Amino acid sequence: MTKPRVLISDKMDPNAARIFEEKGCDVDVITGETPEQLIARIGEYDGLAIRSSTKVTKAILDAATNLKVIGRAGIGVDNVDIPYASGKGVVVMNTPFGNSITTAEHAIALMFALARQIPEANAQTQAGLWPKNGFMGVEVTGKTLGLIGAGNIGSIVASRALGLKMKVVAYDPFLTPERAIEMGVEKADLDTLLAKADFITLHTPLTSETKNILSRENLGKTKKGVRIINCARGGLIDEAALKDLMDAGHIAGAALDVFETEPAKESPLFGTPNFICTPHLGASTTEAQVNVALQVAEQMAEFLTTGGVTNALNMPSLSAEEAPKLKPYMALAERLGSLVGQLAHDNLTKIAIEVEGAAAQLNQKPITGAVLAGLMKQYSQTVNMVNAPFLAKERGLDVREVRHDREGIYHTMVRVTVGTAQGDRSVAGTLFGNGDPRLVEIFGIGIEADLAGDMLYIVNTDAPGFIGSIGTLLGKAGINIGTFHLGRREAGGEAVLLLSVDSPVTEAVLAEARTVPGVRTVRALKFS
Ligand SMILES: NC(=O)C1=CN([C@@H]2O[C@H](COP(=O)(O)OP(=O)(O)OC[C@H]3O[C@@H](n4cnc5c(N)ncnc54)[C@H](O)[C@@H]3O)[C@@H](O)[C@H]2O)C=CC1
Ligand SMILES: O=C(O)CCC(=O)C(=O)O
Repeated sequence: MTKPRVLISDKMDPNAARIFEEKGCDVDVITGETPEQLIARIGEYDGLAIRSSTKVTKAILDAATNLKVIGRAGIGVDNVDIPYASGKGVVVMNTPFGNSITTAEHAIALMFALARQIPEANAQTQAGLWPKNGFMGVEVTGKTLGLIGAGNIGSIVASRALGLKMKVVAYDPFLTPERAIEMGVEKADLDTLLAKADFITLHTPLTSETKNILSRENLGKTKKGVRIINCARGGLIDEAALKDLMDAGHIAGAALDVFETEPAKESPLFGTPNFICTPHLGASTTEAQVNVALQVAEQMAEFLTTGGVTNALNMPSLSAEEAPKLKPYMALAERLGSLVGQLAHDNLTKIAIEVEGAAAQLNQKPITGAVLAGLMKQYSQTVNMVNAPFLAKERGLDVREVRHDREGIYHTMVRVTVGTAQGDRSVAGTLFGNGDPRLVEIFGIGIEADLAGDMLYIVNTDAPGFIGSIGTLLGKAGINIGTFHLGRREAGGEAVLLLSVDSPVTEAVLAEARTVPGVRTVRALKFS
């Protein structure tokens, strides 16, 4: 049997190559190539091991005719086009915990560097200036740290900050009150955090919801003299606004490990007093790099040589026997979870996953895992079926599995009900004979729809002419409708419109749709 071939295309601890070889793979380490060079080479490989420099684009995936697995030695996978990789049947794995402590420590290091202006004091001292009176720092003891994102890294930062006798205020829509108490932090909304924090540190993935979370407007809501740290992803902060507010003296300091454009070889922020930065070094310690290199190589080699799947972001972990039966259910479950996650995600306290008919004869755990992964994908890049139940538990989400013996109107059905501040909200779906997943009910309204790609969700008051108005509005915006699904509680009552569209619905179109008479709710949805 020919050995699987793996390419390591980013600088990685040598342990990775050693493990690949020990586990029966041929490995090449070729770093620093241009995209064109990688495109020319990638067709030879079964596996691609990367960190953050290699951008796995559609063009690279198109050229990767043998590729079976991409392994990210690290957490963030925003440099991989996961939907496209999934479409090509390429498994994408990461190492969700290997560099968390190291990155949290970098955030704390930057916080101290800001509080005591260490980089500038060091530079001036070594320049022979002995600037004893030029620097007046601040203590962190007793200060409030605003934590945006309280996942793996955020919670480690919180524990370190509490050890430094700081108060920690956390904003994370997925943080339950119970988990906040367990972490010893105060759960707050974003505005409260912005108003209270002396230091703000970001630990979210970059998603459509977190992009620009520290926008010009939000930066303007911060306390005068705030110091800001970003060791998560560029794009979370409006860099131009940060510069303006630092120049205006409102923001006392900022430390960025990550930039909107990387490598950041120039930036208006460079040279700004009390601005410090590092070149995406959050994960750069010997310990973290050994951890992630060993883990990624173990996982990828196992997949390539035995088919075992660990920490995949786009594929469930399954035994060979269960896989074919459960596969269509996973797709259905993931989409139902994603739907409730997109429509009813704030302050979720509980979730129930019910199966009936043919679904009740199967192992329910993978179905539950897929629902939770779909739900939490709105908040975390690293969630997958394997770690979703664990993360849900850690965050205090009460997960209930119910198996009904009764026969319902569908031969098989999965129902997902979440507890929200507005009460319980439930969606349900079935499988067609060919295994295609279908939504059959949304928040108590019967509807039949395929959940795929870009969609538009509208709740309205049922009235003649409404559908025409929405069709015209989308047509004017050049958005082509793929499929059209309708449901209503009763004639003239609450109705739901679910459209699949050939291009994403822009904010401007959503805003215009909200002005159409009879509209109650409008949301753009996205499914993988
Ligand atoms: N600078 C570096 O070298 C490194 C950066 N990172 C980055 O750090 C980030 C966090 O990583 P982890 O803690 O492991 O991820 P995680 O998935 O454990 O935690 C992310 C947290 O963000 C929260 N979140 C999602 N949307 C939010 C929103 N709109 N507002 C507030 N919170 C929101 C989630 O609920 C979750 O608790 C990722 O972007 C990762 O790529 C990770 C390692 C190294
Ligand atoms: O590999 C690196 O140095 C970057 C790590 C990172 O950003 C991540 O794991 O998300």
